Amino acid sequence: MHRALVYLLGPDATLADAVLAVVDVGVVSFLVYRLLRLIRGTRAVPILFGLCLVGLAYVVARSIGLETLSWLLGHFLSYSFIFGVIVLFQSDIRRALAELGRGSRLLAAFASDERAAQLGAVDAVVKGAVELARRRVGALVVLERTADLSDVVDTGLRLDAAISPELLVSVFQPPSPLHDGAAVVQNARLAAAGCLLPLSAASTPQELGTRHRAALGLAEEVDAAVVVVSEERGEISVALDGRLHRALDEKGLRTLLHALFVTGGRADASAAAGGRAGSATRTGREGSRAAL
Ligand SMILES: Nc1ncnc2c1ncn2[C@@H]1O[C@H](COP(=O)(O)OP(=O)(O)OP(=O)(O)O)[C@@H](O)[C@H]1O
Repeated sequence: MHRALVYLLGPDATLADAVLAVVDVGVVSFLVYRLLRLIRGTRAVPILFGLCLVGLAYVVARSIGLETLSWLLGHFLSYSFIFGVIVLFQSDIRRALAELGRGSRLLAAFASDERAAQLGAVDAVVKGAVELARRRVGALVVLERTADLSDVVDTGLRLDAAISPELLVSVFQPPSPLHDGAAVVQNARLAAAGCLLPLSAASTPQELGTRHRAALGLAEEVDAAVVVVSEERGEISVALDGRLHRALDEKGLRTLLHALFVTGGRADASAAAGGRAGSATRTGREGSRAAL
């Protein structure tokens, strides 16, 4: 043990140095772990992978003395960090700019267009879900928030259609070829249907099957809101931030989605969800996270 310490930290290493080194490595590992968890399943992963390859090429070019190439790659790396941040946080930046520009007429018009589009999408999802519940037709509708859902969209069939209650009902009504899987709403449009969601590994009430597990699975990983219509019970639920808000009526669903997508306040949304007749089911995984 002492030899290993000497080998790793040098001949003058004390026990305090060893403890410091362990804390150092522990903190860095924890930060890397949190970063990887944060970007898991997002567009940051391929971007990070691409940057690692460019970094590798830069190191090789430097070590064998390719001056021009290493200069080019070095500059590319420093600028791509800035572009990477812009790509990853584009929706937050857009929101912040729209917020900033409330005073300017041009941006205010843009913000009010976006608000009207979101209002229309929320109305379509609410009416569609209520009609599907009345018909006892099962459905899963994912509404994108800040985390990009292009990976989920890629697992289904791209539609990019104007969203309406009628379209949602016809997508989920069997024998439509798209009734299996989830529909995804991006930028107030129906981006795709027949999409595959990750299943939650958490313990859920026995009466909930794979449709609800799939909704929770996505809501545990990203900040999307997932509307679930149960085929068996005709019940409408929303999976959000790893919780399932169950048995929502039309008013409850509308208030929750309105708070998330139209007024845009997370606190409003929690209040809307918490104050409803429907109860929130905390999943096993979330329960243990909260206990930590
Ligand atoms: N990983 C998944 N991604 C997207 N959709 C899924 C996934 N797994 C299951 N589904 C959808 O859920 C349907 C199966 O629902 P199941 O009856 O098992 O769930 P449930 O939660 O009990 O819902 P219900 O109350 O409607 O019966 C599948 O036909 C499919 O449309």
